[in-house]
Amino acid sequence: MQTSVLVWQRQTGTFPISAGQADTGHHSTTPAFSPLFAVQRPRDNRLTFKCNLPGREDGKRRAERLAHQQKKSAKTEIGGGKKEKKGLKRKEIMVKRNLGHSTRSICLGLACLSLSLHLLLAIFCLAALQTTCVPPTPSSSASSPVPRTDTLHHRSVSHSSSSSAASSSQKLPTVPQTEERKAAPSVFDRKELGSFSDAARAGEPKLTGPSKLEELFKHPLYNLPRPELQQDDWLLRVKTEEDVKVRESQEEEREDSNPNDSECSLHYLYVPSCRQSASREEGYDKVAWTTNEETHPPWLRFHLGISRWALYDRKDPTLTQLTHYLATQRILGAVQKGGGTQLKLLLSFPNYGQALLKPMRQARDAETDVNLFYFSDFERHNAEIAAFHLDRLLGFNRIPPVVGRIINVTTEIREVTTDHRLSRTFFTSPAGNVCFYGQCEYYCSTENPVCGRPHELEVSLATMLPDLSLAPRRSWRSPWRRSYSRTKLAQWEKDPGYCDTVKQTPPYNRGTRLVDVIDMAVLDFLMGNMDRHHYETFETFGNETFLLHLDNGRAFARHSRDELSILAPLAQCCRIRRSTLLRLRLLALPEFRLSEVMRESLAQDPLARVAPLLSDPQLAALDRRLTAVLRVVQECREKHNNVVYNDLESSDQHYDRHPD
Ligand SMILES: Nc1ncnc2c1ncn2[C@@H]1O[C@H](COP(=O)(O)OP(=O)(O)OP(=O)(O)O)[C@@H](O)[C@H]1O
Ligand SMILES: [Mn+2]
Repeated sequence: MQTSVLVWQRQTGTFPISAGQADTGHHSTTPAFSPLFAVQRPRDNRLTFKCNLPGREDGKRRAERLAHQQKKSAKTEIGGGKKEKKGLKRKEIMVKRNLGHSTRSICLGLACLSLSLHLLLAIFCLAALQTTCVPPTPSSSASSPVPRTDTLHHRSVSHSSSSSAASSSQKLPTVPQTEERKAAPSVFDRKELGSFSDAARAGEPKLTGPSKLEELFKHPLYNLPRPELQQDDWLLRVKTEEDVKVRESQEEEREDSNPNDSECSLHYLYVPSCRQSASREEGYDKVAWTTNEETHPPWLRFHLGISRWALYDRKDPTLTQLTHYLATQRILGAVQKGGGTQLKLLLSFPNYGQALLKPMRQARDAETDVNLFYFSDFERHNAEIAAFHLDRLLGFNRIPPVVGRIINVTTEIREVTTDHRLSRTFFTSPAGNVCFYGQCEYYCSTENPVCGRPHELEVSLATMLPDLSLAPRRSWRSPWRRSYSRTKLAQWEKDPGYCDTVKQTPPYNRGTRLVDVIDMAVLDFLMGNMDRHHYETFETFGNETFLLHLDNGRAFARHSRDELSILAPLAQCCRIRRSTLLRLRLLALPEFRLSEVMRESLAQDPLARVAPLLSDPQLAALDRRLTAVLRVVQECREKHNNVVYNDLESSDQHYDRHPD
């Protein structure tokens, strides 16, 4: 057996070999490039490929062997009569001559054969190497319908390490950066003009012009001075060791049976002295945070940043870190979340963060059947994501951060869940996809499964608000709630003077509650959400606080129709916050344009790599609906005084000089 050896110098980073094959150390026995065997020499970093050619001899040797055999056979024939000796000698010379001739030609032929075989083999090896080892090109991975989660994860992690500190307040961090983007200057550094929309449409946010989003967020309307916050304007605060000691001694004085336990059961995640008990739970990280803010995980910093007036400050780097956290953290547990009508899961992360998961159930831009009631429609994961971005663009900051992620339903739900009601609904579909349906009121049945491809599933993950035991919330029935009946109309649909009644009814008769509901109606109209039956507030802030815009899963369901009835609170009350109106006007200007800043904002989500989170018709609907809102305001102003509620009195004088 003869072995020929082909050696290539391995050029780190450019030689097309995947890590698992090239970096396994020396003497890999896996015939990865069969019939070649890759052997890495540990010292000189050269990869050697040995081609094994069983049962072959080289031409020279074969010729020698043949000559030897013929010589031998000729010798055995000699030994007859003397007469024959002369003739035989002549024959021998001839044979020798012939042998010499044939040996030379055989040798030559075999040498040629061997050479061409080697050449063929070398060509074959190169071809095999190329097909086996060439990594997928960016375009091929981008066109894949569902990219691998681990790829996203890996890229996100590497991105965050370089960007977390320097992250821009406008940028959400979770965009897994492509190699091109990493090498290029920041999206927001580019000054040259050009069209952004085409690149974003392809899911790869390659910006060629200045960032409209950045410009928008630089505008004074997005940088209004925050009212000075008093201690009771914060939803939560970290209890210091001192606080806990004081509390404990008070409780001991009252001879409470177990003060430590009661304290820890309520506040265990926030109270440093209770950290030990919390970290006992299986699979969770040992809690290492202190009263020092820098030690807090992003979800805790988000909780501690919730104030009376907004869920977050757009410029706080925590927001960036939080969305990155949700998109990349290891999923430790998944259980069904109660409340509401459709399937949703509560995910847990190792450092006690939690997220609300809503799965993808239909194509992002699939229009809901016109004959289906809004309350029967599937919830949409992209609607939850897009609603968060839209709310932020309107300057409200009233939706908990939501991010898209691709999860593995087998390893990240089925294998980690302790919820038997959920786990027993898993099955493999005839197409070989892993599906589940859970238990809930709507669409939790075999006929409506949520399926991976075969394991991978797009989902939205919303940051969970602080536990209700820490921060109780009050749920308010919306005065403009739909009837949720197939036959009856709601009062507001029948009574033109409905708002007058509402205006006299607490809490709408004072403070900002009415304009808060109108803000919410504007948001809902823009995204076509007809399902705002309730809204919530944090109880501790009483009536003087912002409204939480939770549950936006039924938005963005129809782009070809504008549901003007959603604007009823604005049209009937003819009242709007001045800051909201001014921002809406700004977003209608060609310099910004709602659809374009929305496209840019959504391109920051990891799922934008798979496909745009909103389609062009959905984005175009935003601009169209924005014009409709401004038209309704204009009509109001033609008929009424006092349409604009001036919430900017204490702000920039510029706005006082230009009231509307
Ligand atoms: N980010 C969040 N953090 C904490 N609680 C939340 C969050 N989002 C929603 N919830 C709570 O979970 C409940 C159910 O959520 P959601 O309304 O999204 O479910 P749903 O199935 O869409 O409801 P419905 O069918 O009524 O529309 C909400 O009423 C709210 O109290
Ligand atoms: Mn809902």
